[in-house]
Amino acid sequence: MSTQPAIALSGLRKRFAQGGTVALDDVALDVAPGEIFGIVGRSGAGKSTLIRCVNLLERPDAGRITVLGQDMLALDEASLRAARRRIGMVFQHFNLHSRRTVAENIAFPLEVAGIARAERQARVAEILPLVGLEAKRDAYPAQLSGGQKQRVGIARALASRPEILLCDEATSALDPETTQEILALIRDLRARLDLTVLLITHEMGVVKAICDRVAVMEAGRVIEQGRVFDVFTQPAHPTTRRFVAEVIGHSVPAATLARLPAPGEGETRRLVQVVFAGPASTRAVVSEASRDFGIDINIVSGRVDEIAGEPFGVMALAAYGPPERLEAAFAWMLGLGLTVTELEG
Ligand SMILES: Nc1ncnc2c1ncn2[C@@H]1O[C@H](COP(=O)(O)OP(=O)(O)OP(=O)(O)O)[C@@H](O)[C@H]1O
Repeated sequence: MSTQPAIALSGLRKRFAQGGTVALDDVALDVAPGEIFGIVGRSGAGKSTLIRCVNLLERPDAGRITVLGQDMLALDEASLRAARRRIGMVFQHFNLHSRRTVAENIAFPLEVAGIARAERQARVAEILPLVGLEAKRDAYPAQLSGGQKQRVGIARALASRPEILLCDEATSALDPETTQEILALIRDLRARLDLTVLLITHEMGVVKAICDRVAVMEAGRVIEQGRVFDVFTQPAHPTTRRFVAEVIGHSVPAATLARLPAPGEGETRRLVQVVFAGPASTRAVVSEASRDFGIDINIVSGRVDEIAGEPFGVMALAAYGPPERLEAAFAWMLGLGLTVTELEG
């Protein structure tokens, strides 16, 4: 793998209108060749603006954008058109021409680029099987399911044989099952075509399913970034913790909480989520803590999950004992590299 990033962004700033919202506030990130990099954030965080800066659909007020070694902001019109052919883009609402067939939709960007008919047909024939749409070649968008429409959107993005694929909420209009199919397709295409993928999403589930690394955005800034496994098992920022909780979280149901024993005389009860990952994941943490700190631990719930084949455990624990012993036990767990998050109070 080359050490030069496929996409390198630095110091990106964008404000819409004088005195208006700051959509990007000093954003920097690098995407390595061949990786699937996710940008996650709530609505208005700046994700769309950021991804649209990569192919200059949006121009930043300041910063640097280097794509496949080219300084995008220094290109003249013709070079920019050529650079954009190396960057495919997939949209949330597919953006298909309703009066064009599947094959014609896929060929459309090639037509715009002035590529001859025979070559266009050859490319369409090459791409259709990659996205599993040979049988739908002559169908119109209205005859397709949402998942099939997005397959056309992906095929169209691949028509110019790009090295980079930008996905702008590509699965947000799809049901959960179709979302998984499309994500699997993107992962498969990345491997087959040696693509680098940058995607934006508001769903941490999408990140968990296919991304290698992730950046979390809030109010125009990247507040945290790293390997997906690390961000899921050791989220540092409160916003990231909330995102992660949507996927692996343990909000303990009120009825379960109500059934938990009340703390005894001189004791308190602390309800925490512990994420086990890395070297400490095989230690008998619950029994060690209970024995060495003289506290009682009630396992409220627990499960093992994995990201890209790396396992981790998530447990909700109700711990009972004198406050200072509980504090010491949690500090010991943190010291082992476990992530301990308070679930109530
Ligand atoms: N063309 C525009 N004109 C004015 N303001 C804009 C424009 N595009 C985006 N904004 C503003 O910039 C901020 C970031 O928007 P952006 O669309 O990048 O966020 P997002 O994270 O992609 O959210 P969403 O998922 O809702 O699109 C928001 O406050 C938005 O209102």
